[in-house]
Amino acid sequence: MNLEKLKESMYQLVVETSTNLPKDVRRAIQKAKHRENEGTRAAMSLATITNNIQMADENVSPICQDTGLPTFKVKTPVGVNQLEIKEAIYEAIVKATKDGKLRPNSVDSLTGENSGDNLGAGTPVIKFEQWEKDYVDVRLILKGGGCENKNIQYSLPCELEGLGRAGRDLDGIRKCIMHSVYQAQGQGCSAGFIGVGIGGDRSSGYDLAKAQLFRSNDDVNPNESLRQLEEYVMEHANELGIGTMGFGGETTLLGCKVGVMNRIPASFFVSVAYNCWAFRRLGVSVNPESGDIQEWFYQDGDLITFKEENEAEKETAAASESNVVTLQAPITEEQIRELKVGDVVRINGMMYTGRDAIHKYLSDNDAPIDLNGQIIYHCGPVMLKDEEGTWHVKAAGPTTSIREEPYQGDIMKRFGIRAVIGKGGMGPKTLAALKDHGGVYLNAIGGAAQYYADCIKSVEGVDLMQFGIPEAMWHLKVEGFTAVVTMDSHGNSLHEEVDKSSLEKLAKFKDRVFN
Ligand SMILES: O=C(O)C[C@H](O)C(=O)O
Ligand code: SF4
Repeated sequence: MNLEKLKESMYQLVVETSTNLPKDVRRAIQKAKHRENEGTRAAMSLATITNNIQMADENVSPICQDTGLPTFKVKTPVGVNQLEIKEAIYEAIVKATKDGKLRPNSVDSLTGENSGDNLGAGTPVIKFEQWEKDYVDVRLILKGGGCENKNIQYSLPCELEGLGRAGRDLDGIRKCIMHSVYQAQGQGCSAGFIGVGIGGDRSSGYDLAKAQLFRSNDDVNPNESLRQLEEYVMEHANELGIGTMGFGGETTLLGCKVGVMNRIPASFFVSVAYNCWAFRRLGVSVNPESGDIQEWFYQDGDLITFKEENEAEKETAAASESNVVTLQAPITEEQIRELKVGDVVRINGMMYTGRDAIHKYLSDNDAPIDLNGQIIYHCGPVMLKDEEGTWHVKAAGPTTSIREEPYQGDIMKRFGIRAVIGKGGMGPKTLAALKDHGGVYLNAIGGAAQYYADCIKSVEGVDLMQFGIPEAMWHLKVEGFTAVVTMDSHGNSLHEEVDKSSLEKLAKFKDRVFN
C-alpha cells in the first residue's frame, strides 16, 4: 500500500466529515425546514442551522466545534496491513487537529489534561474487520458529547414515564424508542437521528445502535417488522412537539434506524444512540494498492447547498430587526428584569467562555477577572494561534448547559453574572437563582459553530489555560451575537413548558400498536 497516499486519503476523510454534512443528512434537514411555519422559533433556528452548514462548506471549517470522539470502522481485504491503516489514521487526526479541523478533544479522565492532538488512551476509536471484497472500506463518525450524553439503554420489562409498562415484545420496544426521543428533549441538539439496537448485551447493544447510524438515512429496512417500527417512530416522534433545539415545533426526529441481534434469556436490552442534527459521518472506499479514494459514500443525489434559501431568509430577518433587544455588558439588573421568555437578544461587546472545568473551579476559587454584570458563554471553541501569537476562533457554538446546573445559580450570585448563554436549558435550581438574583438564560443554536464564530470579532485574552483549549476561559469580543431568552427572571422557563407538554403528548402513545 502507498502509505503517503493513504495518509492523504484519511486526512481528506477527516476534514470532509468535520466540515461537509453528507447529502442524505442535508435532505432530511431541508425537509424539516420546509415543514416549519414561517416566523416561529423553530424556523428561525433551522435558518441558523442551514446558514451554518453553508458557512462550514465555504470556510472548510468544523460544522460544530465538538468534533466528538472520532470513530472509524474499517473493512479490509485479506492480506492488507491493518497496522499501516492505523498509522495513517493517527497521522491524519494529528494533522487535522493542528489545522483546526478537529478540536483537541482527548482528555485524561483522571488528571483532566488534554493531550492536545486527539491521541490518547482509547482515542480515536478504530474498529477493524476483514472481508471478502477487494477494496478497503473506511467509515468515520464524529459524534459530539452532547448527543452522546443523551444515549439511553432500556432493560425490558420496565416502567416508563407517560407510557407505563414496556414488555418484552415489539410494542415494548416501540415504547422505549418513543421515550428515548422524549428524554433527549432539545439537549442533544434536536432535531436528531437515532440508531436503535435491540438485543445483545449492554456493550454489544450499544454497538449495534451506533452501527445503525452508518446506514443511509434514505434506506428501507429489509426486516418488515423493523421497517414498520421505523416508519411508526418517524411519524409519531414528531408529534411530541419538542422541535429544533427543544423550542417546540413540527420536527423532533430526522431519522430512525433499528437493528436487531439475539440476546440471552435473562437480558432484553433496547439501546438508543442519539445523534444531533450535525450528523457528521462519511465513508470512502480506498484502493488497497494505491491508497487512493475510489468512492465517497452517503453522497448520492443532488447536493443541497441551502445557498438561495439562506439569502432569502437574511432579507426577511433584516426586515424584522425591530423585535430584537440589544445587550452590551456590563448589564444591569434592571435591564435583565425587562427581558421575557421568547425575546430575541443581540449581544455586542464582551463575553467570557466557561464550561465544565471553569464552573467547578469557580465554585471554590476566585474568578480571574471581574465578572460583575458580565455574560458567561457555555462554549468550548476550536482555536488556532497564528505566527504572531494571536488567537483565532475557528468554531464556537454553545455546549449543553444542564451539566452546570449544580453550580450555575451560586456562581451567578457570587460573581454578579447577569446572563449565561448555552443550549438545552437549565433546571429548577438555576431558574430560582435567576429570579432571586436578576439573571437570564439565553439559548443559542447548538451546532451552529461557524455562525457564532463569525460574530466573534476578536479574542481579547484567555485565563485558566491549564484546563486545555475547550475548557479555558476565553475573553471574546462579539458583534451581533443572537440568542433567545428561554429562562427569565420572572420564573418562566420555555424548557420546563416543553418538557411538560411533550410528556403529555408522549402519554398518548401508551396504547398497544404492535402485536
Ligand atoms: O463539547 C461541546 O462543545 C458541545 C457538546 O457536544 C454538547 O453538545 O454539549
Ligand atoms: S453541540 Fe450539538 S451539534 Fe455539536 S456535537 Fe454537541 S450535540 Fe452535536
